[in-house]
Amino acid sequence: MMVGVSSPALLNLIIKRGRSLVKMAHLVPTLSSPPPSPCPALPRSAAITTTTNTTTVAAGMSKSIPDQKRALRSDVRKALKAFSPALRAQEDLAIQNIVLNSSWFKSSTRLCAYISSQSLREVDTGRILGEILKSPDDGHQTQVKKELYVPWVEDKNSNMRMLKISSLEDLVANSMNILEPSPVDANGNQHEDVMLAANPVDLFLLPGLAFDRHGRRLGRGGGYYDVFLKKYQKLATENNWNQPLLVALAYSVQIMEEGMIPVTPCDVPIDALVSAAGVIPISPSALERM
Ligand SMILES: Nc1nc2c(c(=O)[nH]1)N(C=O)[C@@H](CNc1ccc(C(=O)N[C@@H](CCC(=O)O)C(=O)O)cc1)CN2
Ligand SMILES: Nc1ncnc2c1ncn2[C@@H]1O[C@H](COP(=O)(O)OP(=O)(O)OP(=O)(O)O)[C@@H](O)[C@H]1O
Repeated sequence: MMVGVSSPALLNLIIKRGRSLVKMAHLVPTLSSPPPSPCPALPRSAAITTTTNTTTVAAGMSKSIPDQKRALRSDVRKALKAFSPALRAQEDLAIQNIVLNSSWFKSSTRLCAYISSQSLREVDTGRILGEILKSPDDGHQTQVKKELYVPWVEDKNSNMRMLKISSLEDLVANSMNILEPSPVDANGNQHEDVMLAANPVDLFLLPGLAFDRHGRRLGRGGGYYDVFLKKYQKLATENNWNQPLLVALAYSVQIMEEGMIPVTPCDVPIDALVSAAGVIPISPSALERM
C-alpha cells in the first residue's frame, strides 16, 4: 500500500523501513455517524443561506449545518484536486518559510503539529517537523529547544491524543494512511501524552479543509481537533497557563469568503492563518504575539 506523505523524507522513512502497516480498522472514524453531540446545532434559520451554489436554498428550506459542512468539504476537496502540483509546491515552500522564519515559531518551546498527508492534499509540514526535531547544534544554537506532540487517533468517537515524539522514526502509518506515533518509541518507552505534561504547549499548527479570515475552520468531519482543543483549552485554564496559539496552514484555494463556513458552538476558532501570501492574525492574542 502506498502511503501518502507530503515530504520526501517521510516517504523515504516508510519505504526504507518497509514495515508492515499497523492496521487499526477499529480506530477509523465513522465520519457518517458521529457520536451524539453535546454542542447544540444552530437553528436552521440561523444557517448560512446564500453563499455558494452548495448552500443556496429556497427560503425556509435551508440545509442543516452538517449538510452544509459536507457540501463545502466536497467543494474544497474538488478544488484541491484541481490545484496544480506546481502551485501547490510553491505554496508549500512559501508557507513553511513563513512559519520557520517567524518569531512566534522560533520562540515556541512545545508544539502540537500535524504530520501532513499527501493523499489528503494537506499543506506540507515536513520541513517544519524536521526543524523542530533537529538537535540544537552545540555552540551554534539557532533555535530554542522544542518538544513536539503529534496526533494519535484513539477511537472513532472523536478522541485523539497528542503524543510526544523525538524522531520521525517513531512514526508508523495508521489505517487512514496518516503517520502516527508507534505504540512505544525506539527505546520501548510510551510516548508522553500532552494532557499529562507538566508544561504548556504554546503553539498548535492545525490542518483542515477550509478556513476564513475570521477564524472559522472546517475540518475533515471527525471532530477530533474540536474535541481535543476544547479539552486542552480547559486544561490551560485550570492550570493558569497562557492559552496556546492556534495557527492553521492553508493553501489559497482553502481560504473562503466570510459567511461560507458554517459553524456550531463546538467549532473552536483559530487564532491565525498562514497562507503563501502571509500571516493573518485574527484573535487579540495573535495580534499581540505575531
Ligand atoms: N495529517 C492529519 N492528521 C490527523 C488529522 C488530519 O486532519 N490530518 N486529523 C484530523 O481530524 C485526525 C484524523 N482524522 C481524519 C479524519 C478523516 C480523514 C480522511 O481520510 N477523510 C477523507 C474522507 C473520508 C470519508 O468521508 O469517509 C477526506 O477528507 O478525504 C483522515 C483523518 C488526526 N490526525
Ligand atoms: N467538543 C465536542 N464534544 C463532542 N462532540 C463534538 C465536539 N466538537 C465536535 N463534536 C462533534 O464531532 C462531529 C464532527 O464535527 P465537525 O464537523 O465540526 O468536525 P470538523 O471540524 O470537521 O473536524 P475536526 O475538528 O476533527 O477538524 C460533530 O458531530 C460534532 O458535533
